[in-house]
Amino acid sequence: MTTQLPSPASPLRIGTRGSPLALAQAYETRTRLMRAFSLPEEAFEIVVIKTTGDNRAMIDADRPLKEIGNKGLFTKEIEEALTEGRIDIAVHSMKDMPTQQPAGLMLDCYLPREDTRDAFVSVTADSLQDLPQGAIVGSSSLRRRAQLLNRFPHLQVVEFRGNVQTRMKKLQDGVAQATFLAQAGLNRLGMAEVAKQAIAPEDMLPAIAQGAIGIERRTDDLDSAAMLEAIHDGQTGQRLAAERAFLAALDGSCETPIAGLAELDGNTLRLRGEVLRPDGSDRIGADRTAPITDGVALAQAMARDLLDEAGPGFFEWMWD
Ligand SMILES: NCc1[nH]cc(CCC(=O)O)c1CC(=O)O
Repeated sequence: MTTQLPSPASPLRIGTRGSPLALAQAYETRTRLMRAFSLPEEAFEIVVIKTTGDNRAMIDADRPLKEIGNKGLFTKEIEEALTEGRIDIAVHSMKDMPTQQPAGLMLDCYLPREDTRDAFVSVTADSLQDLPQGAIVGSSSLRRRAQLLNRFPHLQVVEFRGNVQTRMKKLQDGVAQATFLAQAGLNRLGMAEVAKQAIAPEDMLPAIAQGAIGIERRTDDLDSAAMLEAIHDGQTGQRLAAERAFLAALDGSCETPIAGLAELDGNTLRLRGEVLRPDGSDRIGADRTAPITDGVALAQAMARDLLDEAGPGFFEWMWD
């Protein structure tokens, strides 16, 4: 089979959200494809798609995102464009992707993963450990809020949203003494220096798939499949397969306090995972290793054991 390569006359249409981070991720994808196939920039077209999430988040700027919508809030319109053939591939933050794709679409291309850690951002403190008794920290992430309340109960957590600039302004104004962002996003935006500290996973286990970019395509589009295969990072794929199997087995989404991180060491995969109550009052976690080839089975077994340990009731809030 010969792959039909895109050209300036027939460019590959790359669908993305319009946020600065989403665009940076789309440009990175384009650059990798240009290098892999010696193609000019004009062989690609970046197609910005506005999602329900973007619209609602703008209108209801002060409402917690979890009240605005759930799974697929930021991906529905992009996946519709892909299904309808208005774009050829779609670039996503894997952290925001449901574990199942709509019929006819698939995700099997991951770029090399960025830093997986959460970043500590503050104008008054150098690290999470430095925050004084009663300090107010801002986060809109259910996971980060639950983890902070669980591990650092002397802190107070308030709702906090907006882009990096908005959040920095809020910190300057004293609304909170610290906030948290994915280090990967800061790095990709060239804003790594905004972080005072990259938080160790022992203190804040990251979200499933944090720091990973995935590229979605139509299952039957074999030209795109062949192109994406050339830029796929196998190790990121193995790590995400385990993390997403863990998430899928817990029936969770990015809206629930679930954290997980898979790391590779030679032929061994280490998976750490945890579930929390939203108020941080309870945490159930595990840390296990297995041969990489058993990563998905390990993740499924770990999720089952955590569910057993949690017992009925622990997850009721999930379906609120
Ligand atoms: N939920 C929003 C989101 N989705 C992906 C990232 C950052 C980039 C990444 O983790 O790949 C962010 C922002 C954040 O958590 O700071």
